Amino acid sequence: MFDGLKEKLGRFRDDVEEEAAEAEAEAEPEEADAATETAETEADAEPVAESESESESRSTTAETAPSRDADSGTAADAEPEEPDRGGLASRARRFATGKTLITAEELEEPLEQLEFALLQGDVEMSVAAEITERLREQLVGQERAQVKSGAIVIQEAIGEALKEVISVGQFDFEQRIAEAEKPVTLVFTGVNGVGKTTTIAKLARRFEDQGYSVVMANGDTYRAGANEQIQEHADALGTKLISHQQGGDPAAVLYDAVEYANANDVDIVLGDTAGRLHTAKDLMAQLEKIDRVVDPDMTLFVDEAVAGQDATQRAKQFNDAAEIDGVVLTKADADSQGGAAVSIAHVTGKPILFLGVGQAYDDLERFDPEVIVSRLTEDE
Ligand SMILES: Nc1nc2c(ncn2[C@@H]2O[C@H](COP(=O)(O)OP(=O)(O)OP(=O)(O)O)[C@@H](O)[C@H]2O)c(=O)[nH]1
Repeated sequence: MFDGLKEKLGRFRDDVEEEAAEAEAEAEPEEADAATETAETEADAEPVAESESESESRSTTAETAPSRDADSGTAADAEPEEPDRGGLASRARRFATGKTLITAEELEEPLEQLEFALLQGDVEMSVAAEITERLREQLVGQERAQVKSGAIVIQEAIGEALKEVISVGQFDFEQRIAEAEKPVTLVFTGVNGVGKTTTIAKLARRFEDQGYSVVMANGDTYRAGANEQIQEHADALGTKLISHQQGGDPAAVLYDAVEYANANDVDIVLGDTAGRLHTAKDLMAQLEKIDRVVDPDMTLFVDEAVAGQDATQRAKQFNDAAEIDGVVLTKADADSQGGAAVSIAHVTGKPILFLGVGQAYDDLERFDPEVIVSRLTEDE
């Protein structure tokens, strides 16, 4: 999941490290030159003294050490390594202990490349800009704790920047369900074919595992075969389903489901709706009617992570048309880029609550920004 995104963030970290090390190398030539000069002076000064002593020693060691170069540059050849090695080592040490400050100039190219890579990975433009801006703010010229290596500082900055954008609007879903008056009614919206029905079935399983009782309602009265499809899930899960004939009123189906829940002490109503509505006006009219008739506790928008930029735009359109409370992103298991996962909350102001991570009923994960960020930034 999101491997492509992880790789891009890792590449940014490496680029910044490299830039910082290069800049450090350029900043140090005086130190290195001074050391080289000293070494050269020593080397220049030595030949005379050495040639005497060497000629002496050569007379005794020539046979045993024939490879030792008799030329007066011997000492100088050996010496120049010293200042260079010292320069590199101290550079490495300074960066590794976090003493190196990264300048805006050094960050510019890695940031540009990261922004481009994020856009290519379907991260929405304003979100890519927000991430790079946050990284710039956090990394440029910051005083760093000296115990932290440069790499860790960059990794933490990436984590912070990501967390800021993906945590927008997060709330404690479980607590809200627990505290809400029963039955709790959740309505699901979104275009067809993205896994809405499967998601409702997965949530039914999850709630039942948590000890709640559930009734499902098929408000997708528009699509032929929708009843049969959701019925299959209801049968597999052993969950009650309320449905009407095709062409019926979705609000009436949901009303019946809430009535059923009230009469049978059922805790949670999960209502599907038809997503294939041609205009925002239709969508709003449908959801407004549902609002009036059953007053749902939450309306959740479902889309597929693999749709990337399209999923982000649809989430925005649905939220503009009829306010949503949160998002479920399906097929995250098949999504390498993570563009929608990173962008949706920031663009809509509504949190991603769950990720669909496979086709089985248990393949539903709570969207936890902390967990997502550590997956994306930490080395395996
Ligand atoms: N890999 C993967 N497949 C999923 C996930 N969620 C749903 N699917 C699959 O996506 C396909 C479509 O899902 P459905 O729930 O049938 O969606 P739909 O009925 O076409 O459309 P909706 O009207 O949105 O319900 C099915 O084959 C599901 O198994 C997921 O999280 N990961």
